Amino acid sequence: MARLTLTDIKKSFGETRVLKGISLEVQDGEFLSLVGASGCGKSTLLRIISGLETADSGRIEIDGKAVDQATPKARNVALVFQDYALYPHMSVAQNMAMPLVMGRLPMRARLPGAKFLTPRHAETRREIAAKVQQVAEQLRIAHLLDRRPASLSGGQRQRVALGRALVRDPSLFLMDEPLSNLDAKLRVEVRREIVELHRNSGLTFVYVTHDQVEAMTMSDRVALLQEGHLLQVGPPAALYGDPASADVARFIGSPEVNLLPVRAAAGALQLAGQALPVASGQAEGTDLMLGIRPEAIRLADAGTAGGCFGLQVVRRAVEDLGGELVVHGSLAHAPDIPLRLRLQKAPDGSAPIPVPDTFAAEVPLGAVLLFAADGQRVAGPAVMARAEIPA
Ligand SMILES: Nc1ncnc2c1ncn2[C@@H]1O[C@H](COP(=O)(O)OP(=O)(O)OP(=O)(O)O)[C@@H](O)[C@H]1O
Repeated sequence: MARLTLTDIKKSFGETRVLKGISLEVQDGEFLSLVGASGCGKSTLLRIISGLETADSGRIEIDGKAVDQATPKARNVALVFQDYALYPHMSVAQNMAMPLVMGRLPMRARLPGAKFLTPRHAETRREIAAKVQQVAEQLRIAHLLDRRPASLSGGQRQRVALGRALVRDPSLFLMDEPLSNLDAKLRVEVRREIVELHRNSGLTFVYVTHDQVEAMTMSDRVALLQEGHLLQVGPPAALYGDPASADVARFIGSPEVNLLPVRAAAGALQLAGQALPVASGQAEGTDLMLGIRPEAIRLADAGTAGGCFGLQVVRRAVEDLGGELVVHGSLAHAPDIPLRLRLQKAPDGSAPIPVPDTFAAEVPLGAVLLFAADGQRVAGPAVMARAEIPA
């Protein structure tokens, strides 16, 4: 177990500034995901933590001790990549034993058939074999120990790679997109296994992914990176429900959040000429963005309910995802403003109601997010009582 502290980590490659001052604390035993679009610097940060890459400036501490100058081995961190990097000519057992064999046995005692071992080396080899067996059982791959990597499925290979990292009893487990080579179904399965592995091992995990669903479903906390900056760190539900900026709201959640251009005017919010009963507390004429999650918009076939405001929507396309519908539309009075809705089907599998070409929708006032024109969140827009809504 280990606590990891990063302070103002900066890194450039030539003219390209990749990390622009990252400060982050990962608690003992925590599962933290580093998430962000391709090229935002996730892998670079992970490599810096592991010691494979050096930061230009900043400080890395493990359990309060600076490790900036320590070798990857001395940091005792395990790094698992997406491409497994298994040795094809070795068995699963030999692959898993590799880090211990290299670290604890001299050259002459490493080969599987090595003769004339000293009693001490023979004992070390027995200990290594026992550790490999124990980890293989933990990962449910003990029956594969004699096989070569080529004869394994992608998921089994990934488990071998995890096992090879685990045998060293690392204090910190770093993973770089470990599931991206697996098909969608297997990814969900191995995702669960990694979460279980985290729970059972009690180790500190730092997990890199560009897949927000992975980050949201696996982590205690998510750290969202964008162009070398940390946008927000927090529990998945906080990033989703309480995003610090429009960029966070946009990245987390699928289908993407609706961001509608609005203006503070006449004491309310004007959406392309429609007055919405939301008091922003902003100066008259201020341009803002109204964030609405697709699932917060409901069909309003019997008039707009109390505590909601209404929108007229033109349907453009409907995606049937089995249990739910994703409706792509636009505002009836402003066709250039798109709107996405996510509608749950009834338990019997039928759609809630057929989605007509043009329909009335409603949004609970408590579900809206408000952002300034620069994307920063505007604290809690106040919802007006019906009587206060400007005509
Ligand atoms: N060794 C290197 N030399 C030069 N540029 C590099 C090097 N390593 C990374 N970069 C650049 O740094 C930027 C960040 O790369 P990094 O791999 O950290 O991003 P990432 O967020 O992990 O992306 P992905 O999800 O695609 O793996 C990219 O523009 C990349 O081209």
